[in-house]
Order: sequence, then C-alpha cells, then structure tokens
Amino acid sequence: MSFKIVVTPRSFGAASPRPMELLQNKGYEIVRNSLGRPLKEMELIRLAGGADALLVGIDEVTDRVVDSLPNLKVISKYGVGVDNIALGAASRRGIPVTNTPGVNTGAVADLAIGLMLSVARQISAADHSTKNGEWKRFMGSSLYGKTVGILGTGKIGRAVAKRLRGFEVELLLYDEFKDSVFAGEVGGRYADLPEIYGKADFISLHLPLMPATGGLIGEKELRAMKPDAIVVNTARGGLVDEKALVRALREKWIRGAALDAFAAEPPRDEELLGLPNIVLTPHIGAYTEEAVLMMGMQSARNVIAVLEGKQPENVVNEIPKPS
Ligand SMILES: NC(=O)c1ccc[n+]([C@@H]2O[C@H](COP(=O)([O-])OP(=O)(O)OC[C@H]3O[C@@H](n4cnc5c(N)ncnc54)[C@H](O)[C@@H]3O)[C@@H](O)[C@H]2O)c1
Ligand SMILES: O=C(O)CC[C@@H](O)C(=O)O
Repeated sequence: MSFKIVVTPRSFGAASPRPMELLQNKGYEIVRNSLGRPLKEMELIRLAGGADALLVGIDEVTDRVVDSLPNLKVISKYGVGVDNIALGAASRRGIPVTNTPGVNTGAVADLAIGLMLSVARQISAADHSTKNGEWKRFMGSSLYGKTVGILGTGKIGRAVAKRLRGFEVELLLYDEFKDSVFAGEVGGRYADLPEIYGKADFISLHLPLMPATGGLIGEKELRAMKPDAIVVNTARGGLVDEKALVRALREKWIRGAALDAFAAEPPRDEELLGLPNIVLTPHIGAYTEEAVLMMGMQSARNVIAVLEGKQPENVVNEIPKPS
C-alpha cells in the first residue's frame, strides 16, 4: 500500500537530495508545495486531501487541517517551533507530532550573533550606502564588554551564550528552569525580567511561542529598557508586539532591533519595513546547508518511523494510551 506524504517546506532537500531519497525509496506518493512559501490553512487543506503524513515547516496546521485528513498518521515538523501546529487536535486523534530539535541550534545562534553585530555596527546600512557610491562612515556601538540578556536558555539560548563568551560580555539569563551549572560554565547568572530590561544593552529572544510567552515584549517592557538597548528576535514574531516595537524605534526608546521572525510572514507593515534602526531577515535562522540537511533527514525519518509502525524521535504532543 502506498502512502501519500505532503511535503511543504521549500528548502526540504535543497541542500542535498538525501532527505527526498529517503522518502522516495519507500515508494510513497510525494506531493510538494509549489507555492514556494508556507501554506495558509485552506491551501494546505486543498493540497493535503487524503494525506497519510504531513511534513511541514511554518505552515498553518490548524484544527481544521487535522480534521480534514481522516487518513493522517503523523505530522512531522521540519524544525523546532510547533506553535503553528494544532497539537490538541492531533492528540485527540492519537496522531504524533514530531520535530527536529538540536539540529538547527548552531545555525540560529550564529544568526543571532550576526544580527547583534549588524544592528550595533549598522553593517547592513553601511553596505547599502557604500554600494550606492557613498562613503558614509557609520558610527556604531560595541558588543564586546556589554551586558547581554538571553531570554530562554534552552538549546539555542545556550549556544548564543557560549558564543558570547568570546565577547567578554556580562550575561544575564532568564528561563523558567534555572541551570546553575550552565550559568557557571558561561560565566553568567539568572536574573528576573525587570532586572534584564533595566540593565541589558542587548536582549536576545530564544523562547517558544505559547500562551505564557505571547506578547512578552510590549510597550511596558520596551519603555523599561535602556535607550541603548538592542532587541534581537530569532525565535517567533508573536513574542514581540510589533506595533509597540515600531513606536519604540521611531521615538528612540531603544537603539535598535533585529527580527528574523514576524507576527505575520512576510511582514507588510510599511512603517516597520522603513525604519532605519532595524535589521530584518526572512526567517532564515535555520537556513544553512548543514542545518537544512539535518532537518530534512530527521523529519523524513520521523515520517517513515510512524508509517512503519515504529516509535519516531521527538514526539512533542501527548498521545493517549489505548485503553
Ligand atoms: N528563526 C528560526 O528559524 C528558528 C529556528 C529554530 C527555532 N526557532 C525558535 O526558537 C525557539 C527556541 O528553540 P530551542 O531549540 O532553543 O528550544 P528549547 O526548547 O531548547 O528552549 C526553549 C527554552 O525556553 C524555556 N521556556 C519555555 N517556556 C518558558 C516560559 N514561559 N518562561 C520561561 N522560559 C520558558 C524552556 O525552559 C527552554 O529552556 C523555538 O521554540 C522556535 O520558536 C526559530
Ligand atoms: O520551517 C521553517 O521554515 C523554519 C523553522 C524554524 O523556525 C524552527 O522552528 O525550527
């Protein structure tokens, strides 16, 4: 019996044919997303009719999508964040949702450091201006020796902290689980959010998007930050109130920001797009050849495991035990 697998991420298999070969060698019917971007709910419902497996990126995998697929046996997330997937609907049907933690950690951490430097030294604006024939010598601020707040000390937050040791920064850490051994290793300490907002020159977000973290950085928090603060968000757009951020940047409550993730992608807010003191990237945190290959392999293996009746790796939802 052939299974229908719907594969939506454009970059799946882009770095190497190996992830696609894993699926093809099983004789599955593979349906790709031809739009070249994550799918909205109705687009996914139309593409996925009759699917046995969804291998998805940041597409809208809503309750309606899950409910529209009576044969669905697994939702395999190509990546870490599962905030775009209706976990409850999947659990009710006994459908495992899997993800690929760890394999894109380094890629996102590298980008977070790159964005801190890019905003602080205005690298993006300086490049643009030099290529336009100007010779405007932009004045920046230093990352070296500054105070950095890391919100979320899971895999990516830790990788950022380790990279920052070379910059000899003071590290202020925040997480619901405090790991004093890790804090000691990186020479940092856990602090509460008001202290971090009041002291940090850079604030880097590495929390998952969930009810407890949605809108975490709003007007009150931005006003509590130092006028020199730079906010970097490589996690999820929903962590930051974008309207408040636009005001904060326009009215100079803070120095600058960088966003790799947005509340709605791609972002359309003209004011946000036009601000001089923000660097924007199109959700490329995980997009290195190395990470994309490993995300592809792991997400394909998780599909195969479930369809062959085996236990997949990294199931993120509760599956009720059969009574
Ligand atoms: N830009 C990208 O392309 C990209 C790529 C990968 C991951 N991400 C995002 O980065 C996030 C972090 O990834 P990770 O691999 O480090 O995940 P992780 O699960 O290893 O780390 C998340 C950390 O957040 C903490 N946390 C969760 N809820 C909290 C709360 N309410 N208060 C305080 N701490 C809380 C957890 O204890 C954990 O330490 C992902 O959820 C995803 O949204 C973005
Ligand atoms: O699916 C993507 O394109 C990015 C996934 C990334 O944000 C993640 O959560 O790992």
